[in-house]
Amino acid sequence: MSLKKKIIFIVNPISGTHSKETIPQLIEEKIDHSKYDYSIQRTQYAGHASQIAAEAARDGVDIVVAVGGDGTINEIGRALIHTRTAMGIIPCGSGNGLARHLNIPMIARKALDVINAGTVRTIDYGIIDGHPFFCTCGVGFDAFVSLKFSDSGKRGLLTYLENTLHESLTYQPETYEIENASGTARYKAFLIACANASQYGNNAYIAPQASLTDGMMDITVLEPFTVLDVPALSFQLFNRTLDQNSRIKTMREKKITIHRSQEGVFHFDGDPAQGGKNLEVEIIHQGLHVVAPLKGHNDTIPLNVLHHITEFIGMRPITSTIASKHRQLLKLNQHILRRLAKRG
Ligand SMILES: Nc1ncnc2c1ncn2[C@@H]1O[C@H](COP(=O)(O)OP(=O)(O)OP(=O)(O)O)[C@@H](O)[C@H]1O
Repeated sequence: MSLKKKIIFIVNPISGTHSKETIPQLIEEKIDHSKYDYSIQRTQYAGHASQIAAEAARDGVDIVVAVGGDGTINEIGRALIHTRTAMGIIPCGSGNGLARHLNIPMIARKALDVINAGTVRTIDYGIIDGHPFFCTCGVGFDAFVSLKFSDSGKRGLLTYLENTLHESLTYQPETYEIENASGTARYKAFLIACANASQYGNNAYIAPQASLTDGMMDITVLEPFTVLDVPALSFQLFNRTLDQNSRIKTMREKKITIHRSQEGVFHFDGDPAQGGKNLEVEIIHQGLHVVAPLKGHNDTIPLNVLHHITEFIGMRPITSTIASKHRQLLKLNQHILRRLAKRG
């Protein structure tokens, strides 16, 4: 009997913006053949990754690797929760929130080194209205955006950011009640994000203090804001300091119910779904094994904000003095605000 571990790579060919054509060759070159017997499958349709992963878990496969973004991870992760099969990640999505939190390198070759090292950690996951999530879920503006852009195809990240900011200036906040074990609090909110991982992806830290292993979800309520708040909010979103903004309320809970005045959309890991007026959200402690470096993102020193933003909009980090970085950030904010004003 072979002592090698069985590993299946599930490639989502439509995730992210880069071709996945070279992935099989890279795996053949890089994988530790003395440790793993591997196979590769490409998904044919949405939902296929979940089916392949569920079958792999039933067959006792050791590791199923998601070659895609957070949507692919969600499909695979939900099939592997509470099984002995671990999930690996080669980040190939547009946002890659979970991989970034887990400190998995964004370069496929380096992500394969992590798989070869084979360190397994156990993380929490969440459930909103029966849908498992691994990064974030929520209601309000981010759910609205996930619905609006769900079938808009691939577009440049700057255009996406610009469209999102533009929509944000006309979006009407709703009133929600958040119920926990000790009572109910009412908020007028632009969005409510329930976070297992700290970021949406692209290093946009919606819940900077969130941990994947504490058995709790970090809830971020963004209250109504004006155009003048946008520069500070966007700076703090990328600088992992959003929780310091006066428009933000945070709490940490194991289970909540969100009550809203009407049924509508919510999102789980960026995918939209329709739900009722009352949405139960809860965190399940230690439900998924993942192959990842021992230190996650919340154990590391924050990168500077410009690094995050330049990565988000697809430019190379600007290496210059701190003063000039701040000037550039100010310029970026002014540029976005000017373009938004023109469109408004
Ligand atoms: N062969 C396929 N054809 C069409 N859709 C697919 C196929 N395989 C997977 N999908 C769907 O593609 C969606 C997008 O994939 P994924 O989220 O991994 O990429 P992304 O959106 O680029 O990345 P991120 O979520 O990190 O921003 C997933 O929700 C998945 O259900």
